[in-house]
Amino acid sequence: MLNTLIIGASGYTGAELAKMVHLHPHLHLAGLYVSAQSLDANKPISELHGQLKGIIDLPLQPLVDVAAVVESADIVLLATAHEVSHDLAPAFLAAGCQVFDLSGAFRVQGDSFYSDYYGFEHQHTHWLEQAVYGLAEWNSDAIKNAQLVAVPGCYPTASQLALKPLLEAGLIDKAQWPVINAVSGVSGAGRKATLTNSFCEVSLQAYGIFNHRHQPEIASHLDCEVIFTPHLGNFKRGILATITAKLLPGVGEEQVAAAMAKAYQHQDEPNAVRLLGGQAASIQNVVNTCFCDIGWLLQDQHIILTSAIDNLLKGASSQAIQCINIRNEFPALTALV
Ligand SMILES: NC(=O)C1=CN([C@@H]2O[C@H](COP(=O)(O)OP(=O)(O)OC[C@H]3O[C@@H](n4cnc5c(N)ncnc54)[C@H](OP(=O)(O)O)[C@@H]3O)[C@@H](O)[C@H]2O)C=CC1
Ligand SMILES: CC(=O)N[C@@H](CCC(=O)OP(=O)(O)O)C(=O)O
Repeated sequence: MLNTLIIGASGYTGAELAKMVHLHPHLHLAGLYVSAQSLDANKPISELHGQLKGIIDLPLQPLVDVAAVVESADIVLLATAHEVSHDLAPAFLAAGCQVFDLSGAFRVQGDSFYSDYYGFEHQHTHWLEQAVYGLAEWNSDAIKNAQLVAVPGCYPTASQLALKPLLEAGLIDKAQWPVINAVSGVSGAGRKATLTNSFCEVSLQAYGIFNHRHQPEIASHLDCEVIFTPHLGNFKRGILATITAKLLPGVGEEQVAAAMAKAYQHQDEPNAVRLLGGQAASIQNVVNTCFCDIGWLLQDQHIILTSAIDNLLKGASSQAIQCINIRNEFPALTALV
């Protein structure tokens, strides 16, 4: 059994991770941590997340002494804000732990990316360069050898899983930038209370227009510019991305279907993408699952793709567990289905 710690365990993604680690046949849930000053320190996790009562009643321990905590860990899951992950990851990495970071702190290379989009100068260039991007269906060879996996953001997961097969097959006219409109449930913003997330304030509204940090994350990993507009929806969880792109002349339904099948239909190696063909993806069918559902329709040279995930699962926690499975040569969907 691999001793597994969850840092940021009281948050939404942390609680999902706790459930999956608890169910995992090869992982031992060795500790749940919150910040040293946390108001929730020493409470059982099940006091905050009632569905865990009687299943996981471990306490949320304050993370006071990282050096002492490191001793007991083979695997560390960082379900913490970007700056916190940025500061904590190196200590766990230096001690030889495998680190799976759900934040954006190690996802994108580039000189000014972190100061432009995250508001801090990256201090750990060595680890940023070593980090492997954990888009599980596409990076498994690199994940198998990684010590630090940067799990992709929720919108980037839904967007890239739909577009990447077509780009890799050379079917998209990149001169017309694909347009991604995506709606997220409010849990995408985390558990802490803010006015914009409060029940009476949430409507259906675009935000981050032309400046959301997921645009460069998507564009850099796809190697294709995109227009990306996120929206906040008045529901708890799930993301639906509706993506419009232009196909190259002569590309038709058959090539699109073949590219999707080549990317995701492997009998020998199960993955978390389900292809719907001409059916539109919906949030209802993926919430509380580890799956990304992808549908598509063509009209002349235009294609509209729909891609749905649970932001807390395939958009964060289950993708992290998928990466742990790949890294440690367990079947990829262990503890997820
Ligand atoms: N929510 C989502 O859909 C997605 C989230 N992510 C990313 O995953 C990460 C976690 O997100 P989410 O679960 O939503 O966040 P939450 O705000 O729900 O949880 C954050 C957790 O971090 C803890 N924490 C804060 N500061 C520290 C610290 N210094 N040391 C240890 N623990 C700390 C908090 O507890 P306390 O403050 O009490 O210490 C809490 O447990 C973020 O980086 C987010 O961007 C990625 C994809 C999707
Ligand atoms: C609804 C909502 O607020 N969503 C978050 C994205 C959540 C996510 O993917 O997180 P990362 O910050 O780890 O990339 C946002 O737009 O900032």
